[in-house]
Amino acid sequence: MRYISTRGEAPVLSFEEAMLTGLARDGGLYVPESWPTLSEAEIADMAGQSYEEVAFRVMKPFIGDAFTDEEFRGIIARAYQGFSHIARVPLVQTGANDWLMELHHGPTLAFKDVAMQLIGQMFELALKRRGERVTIVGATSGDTGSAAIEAFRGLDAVDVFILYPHGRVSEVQRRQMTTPSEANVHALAIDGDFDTCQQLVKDMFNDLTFRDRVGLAGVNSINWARVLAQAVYYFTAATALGAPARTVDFTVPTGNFGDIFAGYVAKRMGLPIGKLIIATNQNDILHRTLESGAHEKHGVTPSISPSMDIQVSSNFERLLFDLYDREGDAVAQLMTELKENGRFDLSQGALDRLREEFASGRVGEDETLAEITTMAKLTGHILCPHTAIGTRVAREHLGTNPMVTLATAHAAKFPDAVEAATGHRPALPPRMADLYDRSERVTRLPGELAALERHIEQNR
Ligand SMILES: Cc1ncc(COP(=O)(O)O)c(C=O)c1O
Ligand SMILES: N[C@@H](CCOP(=O)(O)O)C(=O)O
Repeated sequence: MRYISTRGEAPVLSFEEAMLTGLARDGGLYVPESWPTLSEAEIADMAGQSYEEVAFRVMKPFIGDAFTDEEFRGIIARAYQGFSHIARVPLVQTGANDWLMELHHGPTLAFKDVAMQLIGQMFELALKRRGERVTIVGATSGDTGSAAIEAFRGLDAVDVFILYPHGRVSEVQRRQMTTPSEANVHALAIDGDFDTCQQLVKDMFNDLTFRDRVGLAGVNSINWARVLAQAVYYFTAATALGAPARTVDFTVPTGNFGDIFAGYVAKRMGLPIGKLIIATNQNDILHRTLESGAHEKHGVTPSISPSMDIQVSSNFERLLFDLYDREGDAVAQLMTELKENGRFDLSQGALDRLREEFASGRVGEDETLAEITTMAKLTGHILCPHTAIGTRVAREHLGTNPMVTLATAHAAKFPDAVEAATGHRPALPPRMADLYDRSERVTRLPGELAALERHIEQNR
């Protein structure tokens, strides 16, 4: 399998190269040259298999000869051994035909661990074999950062710098990033919002001299391997609910469009997914795009679901590539319009295709709190605010297919919102019960590229 850029100008790469490269050198995102498909029989045979086995079967067609089968099985086994649930991503029933897929049983209590734990293992093996060192720089609205730090802390071949928006992540998220004491971990509090942090990361990748000098690598969902690892759980959930004989719908709390794009990948591979439903908070660029066809940035408004406080949804570019018949020029043109004018309009053909595959909903702050309260009363499940946005939107789209909502984080990461909704403060799991007592280490920086590059060069 070879990987091409959504903007059509960057070198074509192998899986390992695309993984270690992150952003393409033309500013685009890497995608597979074509979508591999699995037969109905292959999908049916996944029911009842372990998460690790399904992960191997789903990802194998994408990784080529990057790892031997034995190496790849070892990577997968090590990635998920630290998850606190034997099913890794268990399904729990919350209604007659609706389900939650709990993605928060990894070490940092959010769905990011599912991919990041795997990528940590893949980077370690690939870098060891190549005898290389890299500088990972990531942007986070709270969860990617802690998952990346957890996956890469203490590794000799990696320095990891995480940019988070100062004052805009929850205290638990911040402490997960600022309390690890390993010398290769660098938490950076940036003056700005998540979009500022993500733009800085992209600007660093587009500064080719800096990029090559520090050996820049990225573990945001700009990295194809992240999206691929997240496609796996759509297969485990759908086959548990009767796929391929039954079609299953998914509702996904969405910000950077990575998690839901992973569902789109699963569908392209042959998994019978009906609708993929985008659930957004008040930062609703994707919902507005589906409604009107205009993709238009507004400023980011802080919310009680801070991880989704995003207006530039990076992975939407990967979908645009397919919506525009994989023409890199067309995607590059739209991205230039977005950068220069803060908006672009989808063609009617692209909008029709978007609406064939996706639906959407937006949930405001009060409704989010009310949904946490309702779900606690009706089902006994205490949801994080992001997941509550998902269940609320899912309810509006219930049909005859089973509906799975992705539970993207543990309620204890967002205790203030959960306490406001339920009157109870959710406790952290015992293994991180002392999080509030650990000392923090963080550097505050302005949202300026030059200052950031200087800091990284001096501290890696
Ligand atoms: C808890 C949580 N839910 C949902 C999302 C949205 O996921 P995505 O950015 O892949 O759309 C994020 C991060 O983006 C998150 O951290
Ligand atoms: N919500 C994310 C934002 C970054 O998303 P990513 O999937 O592109 O890494 C976060 O928690 O940081």
